[in-house]
Amino acid sequence: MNDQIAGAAIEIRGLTKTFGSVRAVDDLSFTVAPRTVTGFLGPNGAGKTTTLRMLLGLVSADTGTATIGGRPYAELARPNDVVGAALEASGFHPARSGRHHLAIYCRVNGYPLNRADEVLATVGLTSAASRSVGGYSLGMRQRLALAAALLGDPTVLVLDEPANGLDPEGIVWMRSLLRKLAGEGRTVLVSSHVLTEVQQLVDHVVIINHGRLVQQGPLSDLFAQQASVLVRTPHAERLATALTSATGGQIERTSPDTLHVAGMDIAAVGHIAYAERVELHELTTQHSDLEEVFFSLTAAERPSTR
Ligand SMILES: Nc1ncnc2c1ncn2[C@@H]1O[C@H](COP(=O)(O)OP(=O)(O)OP(=O)(O)O)[C@@H](O)[C@H]1O
Repeated sequence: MNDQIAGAAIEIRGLTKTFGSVRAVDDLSFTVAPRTVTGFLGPNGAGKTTTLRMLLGLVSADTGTATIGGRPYAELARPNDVVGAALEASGFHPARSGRHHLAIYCRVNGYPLNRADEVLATVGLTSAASRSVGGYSLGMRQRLALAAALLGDPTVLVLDEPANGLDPEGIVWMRSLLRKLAGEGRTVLVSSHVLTEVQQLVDHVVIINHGRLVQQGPLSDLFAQQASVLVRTPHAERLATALTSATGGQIERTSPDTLHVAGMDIAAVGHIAYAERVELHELTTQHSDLEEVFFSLTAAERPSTR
């Protein structure tokens, strides 16, 4: 790996960008740590692409900073050796082969030509290397875009919708590749709005909506925060009263003998049931998927223009 900036974190601080009356990115701050695969998530128009473009020096910020290893992209000595980016998989000339494309990038950036075959092997395109890209599936073009991003052996990878077009086997493959790259000390940022796919790829998330940070942290913490406890008991009303007075947990009675308790873990609910001598027939943690968590976090956000 290139060690110009070993273990470089991405730091976004107070970043703001306005297009006319639209505040695309609004005082956004977050950190992407090395050794993680971080999902950069938000609905359409949330400001993901604008943020990534500011990070990569393609758009200037109104205020705030976006740095890689403490430096803005424009101040990196050989940025392609530090940051590998795949923002879209559609910019390939259809008549050129995958290998030809990568050979051009090698020449432009001064990399040895054998890097092209190395990264083609990394992304599983060796057997298709000589075929023209016009005949590639979307998934193959995604792999080629990833290969191009890996050419400079970068410390930081920024990938926009990398799972788009991959079949389930391809997603499993990408997950193991991204984890391996992160395990080597790289910083991997993956933007997506397809939450079920990204849930399988990432271990951390940064969620934005209307240009503002909604949540960041390990995926496991997010799920733990959003988990609820299901209780089945013949004494649902008595237990609901005890739970309500003991904590700030939100209790919903979904049937005569069933309660859903948010904001408390299973041990706390079990403890209160035991103290109240309430007989339990079921006590389980209910996990949401990322889509449910995402909608509950972004549902009450304010509109994007002001
Ligand atoms: N060059 C531009 N001129 C005007 N408005 C823009 C420009 N680029 C982005 N916007 C607006 O800024 C907002 C954020 O857009 P952005 O593309 O960053 O969102 P996104 O989260 O990447 O969305 P998507 O998932 O659809 O790609 C949107 O309202 C968009 O219309």
